[in-house]
Amino acid sequence: MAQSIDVELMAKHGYTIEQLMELAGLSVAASIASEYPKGKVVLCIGPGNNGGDGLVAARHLSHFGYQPRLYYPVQPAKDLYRRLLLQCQAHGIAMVADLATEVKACDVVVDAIFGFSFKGAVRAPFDEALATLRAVDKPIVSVDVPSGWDVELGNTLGVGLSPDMLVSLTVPKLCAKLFAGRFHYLGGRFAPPDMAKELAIPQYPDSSQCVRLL
Ligand SMILES: NC(=O)C1=CN([C@@H]2O[C@H](COP(=O)(O)OP(=O)(O)OC[C@H]3O[C@@H](n4cnc5c(N)ncnc54)[C@H](OP(=O)(O)O)[C@@H]3O)[C@@H](O)[C@H]2O)[C@H](O)CC1
Ligand SMILES: [K+]
Repeated sequence: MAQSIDVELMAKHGYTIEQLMELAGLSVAASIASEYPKGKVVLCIGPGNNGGDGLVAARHLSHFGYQPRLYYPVQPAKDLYRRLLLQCQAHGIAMVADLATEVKACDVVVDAIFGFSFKGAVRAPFDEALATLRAVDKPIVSVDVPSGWDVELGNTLGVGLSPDMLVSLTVPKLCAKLFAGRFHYLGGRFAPPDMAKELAIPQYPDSSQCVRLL
């Protein structure tokens, strides 16, 4: 379902993954700016497109006056991610290695580790990262799907995160019904009118890149 929307946007409506990721990441940064004061943000970046959204969000957060830092333990050699990382570095966004120490000193944590393609038992080094984040007392903002959750069934493995904010992209995934945090936002404002109608996507206010659902 979630994957088929992306395929339709790209194959049928002419979008590129770069465009979707840019708008997705911008909407994550805009959602954060709607609820959390400017401060230190640690963004945990996974190896797929959910991580790509996080790299984009980091850059926009820096433009918005936040102090982002990246925990990015597995960096695939894909050109798109390499270029997004270069852009972050050009913005002076530091990389951090010790997640447990970093989260103690930050105000908000962004979970851009896994999205809708997560499956099976969590493999290293993300098993340890999720354990660290489960124990953290800072608000966590999850991008699209809380990491460790099945996209439809939720935290069935018991290793998933409990975010304070969830930013669903395009449409909330089925697991969003089980979200128990304070803020549920929708972002990724890219569906053309017919698709928006078919998917019952809520109206975004004016020029906003995000809309609060809960
Ligand atoms: N229109 C939209 O909604 C858009 C959404 N976007 C974002 O893209 C993600 C989905 O991205 P995708 O690349 O398909 O997958 P993920 O980022 O969720 O994860 C895949 C990577 O994670 C690894 N993986 C999977 N399961 C595990 C596990 N149990 N342990 C460790 N690692 C795991 C996987 O590795 P493989 O070796 O299995 O391939 C991948 O490396 C979506 O949720 C949105 O956030 C886009 O930005 C476009 C617009
Ligand atoms: K996530």
